[in-house]
Amino acid sequence: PRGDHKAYMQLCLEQAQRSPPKPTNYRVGAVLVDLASNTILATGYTLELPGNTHAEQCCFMKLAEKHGVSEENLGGVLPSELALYTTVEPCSKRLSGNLPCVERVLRLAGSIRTVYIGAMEPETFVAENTGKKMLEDAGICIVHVEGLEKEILEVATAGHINA
Ligand SMILES: Nc1nc(=O)c(N)c(NC[C@H](O)[C@H](O)[C@H](O)COP(=O)(O)O)[nH]1
Ligand SMILES: [Zn+2]
Repeated sequence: PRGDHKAYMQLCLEQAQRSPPKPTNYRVGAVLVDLASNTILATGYTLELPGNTHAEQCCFMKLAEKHGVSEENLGGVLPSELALYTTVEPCSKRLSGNLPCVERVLRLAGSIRTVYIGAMEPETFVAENTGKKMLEDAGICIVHVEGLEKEILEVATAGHINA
């Protein structure tokens, strides 16, 4: 049914479980939903695509490929009412130096209206994830979907030493 946030978050968790465990990141799953039709435009999980990719990034890269545009220009071809679901909040800083997902989401601020988050990012790699405020300042709503946090964090950190 419409707005069944927990079902979409469960789907994100299933995506995250496909991610190969690594000690230097989290296993995250993401789903991009078109609200007008309540249909899934893309799914993604950490490292799904080559290049140390993040789950949210994979959703955008796959959509860009489908539309024959670069990820930077994806905003021009997307419907205007989308929701991004992600098990862990979009990163605001990446130790690899790659573009953080908050920046990737901000590029799509004209389409992504709400980001549903299953868990806030732990402080293992980045002391304070400033993403929530950056997204809200751009007019994007952040909604914490309750109930799967424990499982999400267990999956996310499965590759960590003495996780
Ligand atoms: N939202 C989110 N989706 C992901 O798919 C993922 N792996 C992270 N992880 C955040 C974490 O802060 C970074 O993984 C580390 O900062 C290392 O950075 P790289 O991943 O190597 O670029 N966060
Ligand atoms: Zn990220």
